[in-house]
Amino acid sequence: MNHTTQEGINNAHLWPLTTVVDMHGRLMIGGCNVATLARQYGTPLYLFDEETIRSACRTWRTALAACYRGETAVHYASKALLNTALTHLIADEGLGLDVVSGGELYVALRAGFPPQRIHMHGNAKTRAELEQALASGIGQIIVDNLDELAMLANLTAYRSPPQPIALRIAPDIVTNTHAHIQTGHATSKFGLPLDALDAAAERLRTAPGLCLIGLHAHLGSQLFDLEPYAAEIDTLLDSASRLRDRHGFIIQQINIGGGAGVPYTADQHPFDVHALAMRLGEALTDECRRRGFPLLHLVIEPGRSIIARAGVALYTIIATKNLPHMRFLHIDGGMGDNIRPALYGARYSAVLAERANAPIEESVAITGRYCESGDVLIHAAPLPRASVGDILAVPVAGAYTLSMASTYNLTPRPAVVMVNGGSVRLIQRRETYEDMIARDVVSSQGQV
Ligand SMILES: Cc1ncc(COP(=O)(O)O)c(C=O)c1O
Ligand SMILES: N[C@@H](CCCC[NH3+])C(=O)O
Repeated sequence: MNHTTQEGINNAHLWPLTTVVDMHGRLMIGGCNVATLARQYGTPLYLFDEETIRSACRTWRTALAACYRGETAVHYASKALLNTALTHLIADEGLGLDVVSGGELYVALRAGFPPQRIHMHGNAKTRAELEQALASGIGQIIVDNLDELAMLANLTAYRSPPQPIALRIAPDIVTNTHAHIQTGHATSKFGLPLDALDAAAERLRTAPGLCLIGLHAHLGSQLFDLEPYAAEIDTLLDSASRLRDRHGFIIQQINIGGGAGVPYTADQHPFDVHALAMRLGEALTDECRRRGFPLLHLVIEPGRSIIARAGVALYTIIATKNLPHMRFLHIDGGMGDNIRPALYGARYSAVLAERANAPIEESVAITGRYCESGDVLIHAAPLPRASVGDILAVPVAGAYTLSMASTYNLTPRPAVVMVNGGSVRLIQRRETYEDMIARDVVSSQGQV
């Protein structure tokens, strides 16, 4: 295609890297006509652009390696989204994986992800999940609290070689984000309070099956400010010094969690991954020198910033409702596939997939199909005049949408496709009604 037959999309920073609009106004991603895919696979459909995912992985890896002279690793936080195809892609890009449940671990292992590159999180890991993690040869278990530490010490009493672990601390740092996704404050449910570190060290002294190699903290999600990360490194290094000086433990690795924000709407700016890497590299180098450590291994766990921009949600406009000063466009998805607006007041934007750059004619409410008045995907979306049957495309839909999806109202979850270089592949089929009753048990008494 030459330059006279396509143009860039408005607000390109919200869309996958390969997004263009063809001479007929049609949205094209990964060389594919988005509306055609929506009609072919049905809607709601989640479309992912492979190039955008790979590029985000590479940006993180190269930025970190360029800005810090010690060892670095990027672990994708799979709670943002995980499926088999994505696991393969993350493995191929050389990232590690952060899992937070037996389910995420299962999917990763079934997809062949190297267990050594997996870290397991969670504030309420069950005994079964810990046993699953230990049996799989997972690289690291990130211990969240003293009860988990005690259980793990018991489970590994005769283990050789010992299981590598890290301790997650609550660093007592407040961040500027939605209260539901703040995690670094002193009263967070996550992580050891700083004054519990000594008790953890005491417990570890009699845990021969465990080997403490790292310290972890995670401040929260959708963060844009870099300074809290520098404060976090200071607190982590302070804790590492305390473990060394009081208890003789030598920490080798500092894991600063995830949290890098992404823009969801035109008024928000892209996060500068390189600037964060520079700030982290500088802070960690200084703190290691100041406290007499060699350059410790630096790990970071981005989730949203790897996958959010690569994903676009596609819906069909099913019906409209017109009031004197208000117009609703009812779509065939909503809070079942994207709970974020209802849960966090998250804001999104949308375009019509076949009139992508057309002039704006009205402001409409994009309303979901679920039986909740709060099921409003976008309260005021500026759009060209839209009608029943039009395909609506919502960008920045890759993170914490499908991974938090439900079958509320017994509505099947969407299909997922991956596009790349003009071709498309189905990576997760649409859920069926049969899938939804697959777990139902009918006793002989109950049979009709
Ligand atoms: C421990 C941990 N690491 C990483 C992440 C990923 O965060 P984000 O998707 O904001 O990068 C989370 C989620 O907030 C988390 O809880
Ligand atoms: N689910 C949240 C992010 C939570 C991150 C996990 N600790 C969101 O959609 O923004």
